[in-house]
Amino acid sequence: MSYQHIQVPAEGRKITANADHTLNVPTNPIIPYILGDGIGVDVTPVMLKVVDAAVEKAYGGERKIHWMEIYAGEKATKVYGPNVWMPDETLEVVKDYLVSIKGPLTTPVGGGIRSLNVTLRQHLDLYVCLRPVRYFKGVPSPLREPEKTDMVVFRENSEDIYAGIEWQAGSPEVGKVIDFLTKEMGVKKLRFPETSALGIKPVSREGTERLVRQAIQYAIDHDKPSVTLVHKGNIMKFTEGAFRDWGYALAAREFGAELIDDGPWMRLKNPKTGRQILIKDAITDAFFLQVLMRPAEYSVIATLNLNGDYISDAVAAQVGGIGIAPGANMSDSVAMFEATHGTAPKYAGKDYVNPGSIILSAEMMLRHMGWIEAADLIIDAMQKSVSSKRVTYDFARLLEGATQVSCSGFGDVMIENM
Ligand SMILES: NC(=O)C1=CN([C@@H]2O[C@H](COP(=O)(O)OP(=O)(O)OC[C@H]3O[C@@H](n4cnc5c(N)ncnc54)[C@H](OP(=O)(O)O)[C@@H]3O)[C@@H](O)[C@H]2O)C=CC1
Ligand SMILES: O=C(O)CCC(=O)C(=O)O
Ligand SMILES: [Mg+2]
Repeated sequence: MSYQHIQVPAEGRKITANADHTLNVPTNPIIPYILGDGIGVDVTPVMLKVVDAAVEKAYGGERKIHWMEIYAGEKATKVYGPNVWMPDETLEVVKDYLVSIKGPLTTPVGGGIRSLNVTLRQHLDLYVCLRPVRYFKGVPSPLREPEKTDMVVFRENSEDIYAGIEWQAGSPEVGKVIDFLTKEMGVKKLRFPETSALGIKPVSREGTERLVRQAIQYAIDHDKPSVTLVHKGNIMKFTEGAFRDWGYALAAREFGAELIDDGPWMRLKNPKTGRQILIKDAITDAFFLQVLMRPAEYSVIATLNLNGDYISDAVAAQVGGIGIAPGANMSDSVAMFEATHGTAPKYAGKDYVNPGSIILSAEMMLRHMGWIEAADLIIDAMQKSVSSKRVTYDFARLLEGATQVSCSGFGDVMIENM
């Protein structure tokens, strides 16, 4: 297959999938990557170097990734033309090659293009945004006992805010919707109808069930003690409240969970370990308080899109910040790993920021591919590098006795520590 601007590496083979979605990973996989805007130019090349070093160290030349650059964001406009932010062939390749990784992409606030991150997630139906939050010993944290934060956030990634159904205040479209609401639906509570913008928040049973199913399965596979459904169902009863109810119903129907006392909390026996998994729920505002005060009580979190966006940044802060928070966007067949932070434009091109987020996202990618030895080397090198206190500015400013290194310098420290 040839593309307009994407150069397929001369060597290397595609990762393929079986009918049950398990992967066939060759020893020389081609992995597409998006450099990213802003600090993408800093962190992504460092990630490529660190991953290559880990793979070389783990497999002594018997395995090797063949990286293939694909384009999105500002770089796409340079390669394809002024208004091409997300080329069709980028979307095709991400779907076809099954496993890929990306740097951050800029989204303007208010007007301008819609989020390219959202486009990728929506177009490929990457319905799980998976964001593990773990503590590396020695990382500066605002908490006294940061090691008690050990969570995995399953953020619904296809509906709620990502459906993007909004009408601008004052537009003819919003006028029509307001007319419909007030005249046909009997809505009387629009406080300022003349100047209101409107957004619609779709939350479906199918969308909820597929997300909660993945979260419970993860808890089973990784021997986790609980799954918490986080929602604002006391106020938004038919969307957020239904998320909770559909989640509990699925736990009972598909996993055999049983009510504890009169419910709604449930428990199920992990079929793999025999241990109990608690299925519980929390209302979002109280949840934010509790993860700070009693983080040890939370493990796997399953939540709606907007809640998950806030929660993943907030819990990342508990273990040292967004500079080392990894993530993945996944469907049943396609997985795209990515830095959780944005493009941090003030630091772009300065070789300054922490490359940890995209490196740890690559670690998740290696584990997803079954390259466990290389993934373990990255975790081990991250721990040793942080312990050596040769760290980027974000940690150095909080860590007594630290030596500040650059973005690429931290990559080199990690490679030394493998
Ligand atoms: N998945 C994606 O591609 C995402 C894209 N975005 C987009 O990124 C743009 C900027 O968003 P913004 O809200 O400013 O968020 P950013 O994550 O880009 O930056 C916010 C702050 O986080 C800290 N930070 C971010 N990355 C790192 C890093 N690698 N190492 C250390 N510290 C880091 C910096 O803090 P300090 O100033 O304290 O040093 C930075 O100023 C927007 O266009 C937004 O839409 C946002 C989130 C995700
Ligand atoms: O698409 C964006 O610009 C923001 C995405 C975001 O905040 C996230 O992925 O957590
Ligand atoms: Mg976010």
